[in-house]
Amino acid sequence: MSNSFLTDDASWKSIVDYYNQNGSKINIYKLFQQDPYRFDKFSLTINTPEGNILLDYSKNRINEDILKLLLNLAKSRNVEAIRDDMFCGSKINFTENRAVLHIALRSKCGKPIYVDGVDVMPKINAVLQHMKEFTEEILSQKWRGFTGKPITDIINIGIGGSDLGPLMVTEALKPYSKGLKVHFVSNVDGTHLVETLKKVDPETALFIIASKTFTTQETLTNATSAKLWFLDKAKDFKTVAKHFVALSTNETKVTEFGIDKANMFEFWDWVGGRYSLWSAIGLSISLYIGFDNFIKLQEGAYFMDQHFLNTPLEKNAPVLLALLGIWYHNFYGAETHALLPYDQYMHRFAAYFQQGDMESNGKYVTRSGRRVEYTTGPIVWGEPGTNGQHAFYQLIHQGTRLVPADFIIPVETQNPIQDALHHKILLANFLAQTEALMKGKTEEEATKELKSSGLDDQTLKKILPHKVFEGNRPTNSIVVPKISPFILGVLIALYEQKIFTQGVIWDINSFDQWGVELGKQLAKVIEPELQNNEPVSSHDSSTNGLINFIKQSRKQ
Ligand SMILES: O=P(O)(O)OC[C@H]1O[C@H](O)[C@H](O)[C@@H](O)[C@@H]1O
Repeated sequence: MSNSFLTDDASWKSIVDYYNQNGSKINIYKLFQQDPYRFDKFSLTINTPEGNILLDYSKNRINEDILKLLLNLAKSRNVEAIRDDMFCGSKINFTENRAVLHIALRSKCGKPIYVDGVDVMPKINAVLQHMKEFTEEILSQKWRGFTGKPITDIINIGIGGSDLGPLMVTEALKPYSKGLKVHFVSNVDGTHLVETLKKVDPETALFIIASKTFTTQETLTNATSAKLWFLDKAKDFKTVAKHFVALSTNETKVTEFGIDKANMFEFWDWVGGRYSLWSAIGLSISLYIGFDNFIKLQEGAYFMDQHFLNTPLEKNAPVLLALLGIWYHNFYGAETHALLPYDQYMHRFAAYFQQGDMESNGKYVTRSGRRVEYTTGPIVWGEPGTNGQHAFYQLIHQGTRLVPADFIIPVETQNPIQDALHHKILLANFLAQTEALMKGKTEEEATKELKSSGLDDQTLKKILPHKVFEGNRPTNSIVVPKISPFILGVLIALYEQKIFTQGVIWDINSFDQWGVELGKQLAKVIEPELQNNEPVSSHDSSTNGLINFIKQSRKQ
């Protein structure tokens, strides 16, 4: 493991020097004009059993020199060695003394993976078997509710990593649905639960209480209210066993809540919440698309894990994405990164990776406990194309901020209506946007356009500056065959491993999340204060003012 501070590393310093001398001069369009082979040099194809995936990273502010320096940085910061540590079950999440083994959950090579000398694979396979049997019972309608009716609706109650993954995946894989309706309740705002319960019938509803710790306030509050709602109709407590299951690492809390041990699907502390969709947390995915498709999703991720493990860094897709991100965030000062899937089913992809990336790499303390002197995790955001084009792309094209973006599209649509006309339009927009962002529009081109529209010289002069696009906006294009379970698995693991690589280079622990704790602690103090209408004075004047305003104003 590298011990030197990142900014003292010679490989970092060379990038600083290179950036200072060349950073502002690099123009992507000019590079394309100079080199007809640029696409071949800066793109790669990954051959998967479900077709080829193309990663085109040629529309970036890079050339062979800077790429080499960035790859040296990855080597010098021991990305490969720390990657291998993760895959071997080392406790790289050292602040929680835990291994990081979401990669074991989806491992398909049959080899043991050890934590504290114990192979974790048999446990993983036993839970997968449990998930398989349970999925089959529900889908074959053998499993019946308390009045003998089959289950029609599943309601996943969880938050953060116990919600976002299954929600994103079930949305992305809707065409693979086996017929059950799936609902997700996460927000402690009672509205979320109430509105969901309006859509389901207690006789045919299955509640999945998903919580790694089984102590999360939001989830337990929602789960308790759901149980009360259910018992109000079912009356008999024994019927809970037919309608409530738990996904957790905490057997004691699960049984305390009243869920039978037999209805608990276990996972382990070495599964990080935001990396847990591959574990029992994926039960709603399995129920929705079938167990075989859930395994295909895992196989896709395993495929990407193998690519990450075995491909030289210069052809390694997650490593390249990570290095490009570092180039923009640390050198060009880009603060955000946009994820723009051109696939409506993937509309929660960016939201999912907001947690995946920002909770992993939103940290200012290095592994040795020092404050960083560089920026770390970017703000991740995005919406599906083409909607984003009509909303925020203006800022990406002509705004003052640099917004590196990943454009993702399947070659095949799941819905080829009108002879796939919709998809051709979608593809054309996908292609045009990255071209426009890179190329821009010169003053000359804009003048020509305005002249041909018959504008007089005076108006032309006034309007011209607004019609010019600087271009040189960097993008990656990721083209996949189709959004199938396997390909989605590949894509998710691609970003997971990108996040891992960036975390290693920034020298932070990507696998803890202490930053979410303080707010939780303070909420526990405030909550009892809201139980009466007495004014409070124990906080700062703003917090006191807010609490007292609410107390004076409320009618409930
Ligand atoms: O699964 P749970 O234990 O209920 O945790 C749910 C979520 O809440 C925590 O506060 C963390 O920020 C997340 O990483 C986690 O996924």
